[in-house]
Order: sequence, then C-alpha cells, then structure tokens
Amino acid sequence: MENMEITLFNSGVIYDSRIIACVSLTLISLTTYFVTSINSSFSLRQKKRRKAPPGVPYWIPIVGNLFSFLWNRCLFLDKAVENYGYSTPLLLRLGPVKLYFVSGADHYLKLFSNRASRSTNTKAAVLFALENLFGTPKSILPFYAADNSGVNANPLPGTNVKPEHRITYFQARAAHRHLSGPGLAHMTELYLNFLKKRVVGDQIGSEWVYLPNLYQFLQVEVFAAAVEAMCGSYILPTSSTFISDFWEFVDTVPTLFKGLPRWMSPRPYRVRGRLLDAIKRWHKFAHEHSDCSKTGTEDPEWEPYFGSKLMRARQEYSRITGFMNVDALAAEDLGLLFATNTNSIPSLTWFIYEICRDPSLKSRVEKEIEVCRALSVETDEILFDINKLCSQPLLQSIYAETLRLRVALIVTRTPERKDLDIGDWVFPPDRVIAFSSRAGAMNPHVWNVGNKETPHPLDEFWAERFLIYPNDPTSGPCRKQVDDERCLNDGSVPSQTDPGEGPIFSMEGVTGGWIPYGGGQRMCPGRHFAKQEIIGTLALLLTYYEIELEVQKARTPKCDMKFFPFGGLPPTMEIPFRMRRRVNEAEN
Ligand code: HEM
Repeated sequence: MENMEITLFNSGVIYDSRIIACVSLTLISLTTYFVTSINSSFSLRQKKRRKAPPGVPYWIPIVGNLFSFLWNRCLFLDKAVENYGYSTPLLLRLGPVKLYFVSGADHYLKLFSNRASRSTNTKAAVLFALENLFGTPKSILPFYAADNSGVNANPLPGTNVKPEHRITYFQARAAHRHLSGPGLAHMTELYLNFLKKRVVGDQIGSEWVYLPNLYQFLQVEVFAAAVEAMCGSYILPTSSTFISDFWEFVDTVPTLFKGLPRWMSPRPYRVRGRLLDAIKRWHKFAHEHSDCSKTGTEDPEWEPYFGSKLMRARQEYSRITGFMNVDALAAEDLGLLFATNTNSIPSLTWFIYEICRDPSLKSRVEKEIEVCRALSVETDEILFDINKLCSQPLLQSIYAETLRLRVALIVTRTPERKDLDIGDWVFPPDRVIAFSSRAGAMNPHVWNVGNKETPHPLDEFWAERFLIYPNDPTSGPCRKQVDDERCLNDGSVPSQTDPGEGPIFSMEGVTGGWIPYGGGQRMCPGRHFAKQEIIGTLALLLTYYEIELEVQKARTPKCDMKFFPFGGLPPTMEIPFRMRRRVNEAEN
C-alpha cells in the first residue's frame, strides 16, 4: 500500500495513485468527448459543398466508437441515425479502423449507380470475412488484395493485374453465369426434388407429428437439399456432423467477428477447422471422379461430384490463378455455403411462420399456390410453375416484407483511387463506406406505415406492405405524402393498375430502402435462387402437408439481433409446430 501513496510537496496530503489514475482517465475521457463533439458539430454546420461527414463523438482516444459498436452494433447504429438523421453520413472510429456509415435512401441509390459501382470495390469486407470468418490462409490474402481490376470483362483503366489473376472478375463471372438462366432453372428444380425426396419421402404420414422447432427442421432439410443441388451428393457424407457443424459455426460467427484469438475462444476455430477439413476431403474426392473444366454449354448442368456448374467453375478459375491452394479453396466454399444458407434459411423460417400464424393469410396464399401447380401427364406427379409462383402478388409481398424485416446486414463499398462525391458529401479513396439494410428497412421517410386508424409500424410485419390496390390510393409500399400520392425517391414512375384486376406487387419508390441483396454491380447474384427457394419450399410444404404452429399466443418470437450484421436474423426462441400429410393430395 505504501508504495501506492505519493506525498506531494511534503504537504502531508496523501494521494492514492489509483485515485490519480481515475481522475486522469476521467479528464482524458471528458476532454476527448468534448473535442470530438465540437468537431462533429463543426462538420455538421459547414455550409460548403463537398464536405466531410461528421464523426460520432466518443470518450476514449484511439478506441473511439469500437466498444459501443461491439457491445450492441444495432443499437449503436440506430442511435447514431436517430441523432444525426438519415441524410447525414457519419464517420465512425472503430479502433484503428475509420469508416463511414451511410443511411439515406438517396445515398444508397447513388452508391449503387453504374458510375459509383465502377469506381468502388468490396475488397475490405471480403478480405475481412475471408481472413476472420472463413479461415483463408494469411499467405493467400495479398493475392486477393492485389486485384484492383474490377468485376467486368474489361479490366478497369490503369490496372495491370495479370489476366489469370483477376480473381474478383472470375468470382463474379462464375456466380452471375451459373446462378441465372439454365443454371438457375436447373438448380431450383433439383433443389425442390431433393427437398421433396427428403421431406415427403419421410415418415410423416396422415397422423399429426409434433416437431420442436421450425427453424431447426429447415436448418436440416432445406440446408441438405440446397447443398446437394449446388455442391452435389458427396459433400455432406464427408462428415457425419457436417450439418450440425455448419450451424454451430454460424452460431459462433459473432464471436469470430470480434477477432478474439484462438486461445481466448477455441470453439469457433475448432468447428471451422472440422468444416474446412470436410470440404477439402470433398474437393479431393470430386477431383478424382469429375473434370472441373467441364463448364461449357454442352456439359451437364449438374453431376453428383461437384454438383452445379457454379462449383466446377469456381474450382477451375482457382486452378488457373496458380495461387490458390487447397486451404484457400475450402475457405472460399465455406464462404459460399455461408452466403447461401445463413440468409435464406432464417428468412424462410419467418416466411412460413408469418403465413402459418394467420389462418386467413394462409388460405389466401394457398389459393395463389393452387393456380401454380399441375399434374404431370406422364408421371402423375405434382409440378410447380416456379416462375408463376414467384410472380404471385401476395406471395411476393410477404417475401419482400420478410426480407425487409428479418434480414439485417451491412454492405460496404470502398472508393478506389479518387474521391467519391455523394450529394454534398465527399468520401476519400480507400476508406470503407458501410450501409445497413436495417437502416433502409426502418427509414420512415421511405415506407408506407399506414394511418392513424390502421398503423403498420416498420418494426412490425405487414403482409400487404408491397401491394397496390387499384382503388386504394393509400396502398403500396412507399410513404404517402400530403401533396404527392407516391414518393418516388428513386425517380421511377408508378405502374398502371387495372381497376378490374386484384392487387399488384410493387417496389416503386422503395428501392433505396429495400436492400437485403445490396445493389449495383455487386448485388447478390444468388437472389433469384433465394426467392425461388423460399417461395418454392412453402408451396411444396403446403401442398403436401397441413402445418400448424404450436407457439403459445403470449409468446412471440423476435429477431436475434446478435446476428446483425451477418444477414438473416434467426428467431430468438424455438417455434414448435405440427404437420401431417394431406389425405387428398393428388400424388402419393
Ligand atoms: C435471402 C437470401 C440472401 C440474401 C439476403 C443475400 C444477400 C447478399 C448480399 C447483401 C450480398 C452483397 C451484395 C453487395 O455487396 O451489394 C451478397 C453477395 C453474394 N451472395 Fe447473396 N444473399 C442471399 C442468398 C444467396 C444465395 C442463395 C446465394 C447462392 C446461391 C448467394 C450468393 C452470393 C454470392 C456468390 C455473393 C458474392 C457476390 C460478389 O461478391 O460479387 N446469396 N448476398
């Protein structure tokens, strides 16, 4: 104790060094907060065009906003938007990293424009995810980092990356080519067949079967069918715990995101290691039995070893680079499995939940499904017209509303080489601009929130938010303004509705608020499959089964915000349900 005491000026006053430390820290914190607040309000008041976004004040130098952000990411960003408004981009200091956070719908649209798409990249987020979440070897990261040639067939001017090293372009080309057109049609058809074989071929007969959790049921059945449609029939058998490992890994992603080292948090690394090993075993086996260079128009869309052409194309371009080793390839595919399933499956869970908990909504949905199926003349099997299903107004509205409310992710862009101007704001090169789908989804300037008599707050599900009724000028997704029936903040023109017809599905006026798939050139290439997967799964399940939720009325599941900003938000609680085979369904 003695050596903790300091006698000053022989005055006889004893200062405990702990008190001195506390007082100094408080003074430093107060001064830091004062200075950063003054700077912030000074930046806000600037009248000039081309100004720098204000910083969000913080208390601790160097650390900045990091603790508040990591403590509760969603709350921190919600508060920042509440304090500064949607039209003000903000500078966040997250430890050593400084980034901008943008929340205005108009700003999103400008960031997704062709011009901005050409001069920005997504490298920072991709590198962070590869290294910290998916376990790409550190030695390979410089190879990804060096590619600044863009996503188009023609490299960006001023870049001199070797043609065979254009990894960003290869990735984008493979995804866009094979997740649309014939590849998409084939993948959806296979997915629905695999799902049907798994679920309908299962033991659930005409007696009610009680299942403890809808999300868990889909995590197994939908995951297995989707993975088989994309990656073939041999990836899952490489490890008896692949499916449970995958979801355990997803559970640990918020921990990996915080960057804790292995010795402090071994579980995420252990489970990720098991998955990467399994993927490597699958790659090896598939290479022994299949030729990944077969991605031409004459080659099969799907074979059991690598699955879809997408997976063969990914192997092939990785081989061509000469850089990618087996570990890097496994990490890339883990990343794809993550992107594919962790968004779709939680979204699908909410989609089914919202429909099944409202009997009148369910019966309207069943009518829309009914007109999209037919019996095959040859096999007597039920066939779905997936394109027609995905064009049904109510199904689309529920799907869009589900993604608005239940997907919360952050998308990033980094300006390359020169400043990026958005409105009066200027963003310097090489600094990340982040925007959150949740901020867009909750932006009251964008969305229709009903009226006093029938309010539809943005944090509540409204099945009809995206429907325009010909005779109801208050309907439709975008905010109604006193002097303007529709707010077309993206400059689009309202489509005509035929008064004789029913409601139409519409996205008019809300494209800057609805960004679960990001936007511009880097917009999610899997969105068409995701939509068909979500709507097709519901159609299949409701065609063959009666499904009833067993959730007690008093208990409503909420979104687990721990998963913000990683995409689909799973429910906070189990959703018990029961199902039984319909007795009179056409097929047996
Ligand atoms: C509800 C489901 C899904 C959501 C919400 C979602 C969302 C996203 C978002 C926000 C991005 C980044 C876009 C940007 O930077 O602008 C992305 C990228 C990507 N997604 Fe999805 N996704 C979903 C399903 C899928 C599926 C099913 C697949 C594959 C079949 C897929 C494959 C990809 C790929 C390959 C990328 C990277 C594209 C690139 O970097 O160029 N996604 N996704």
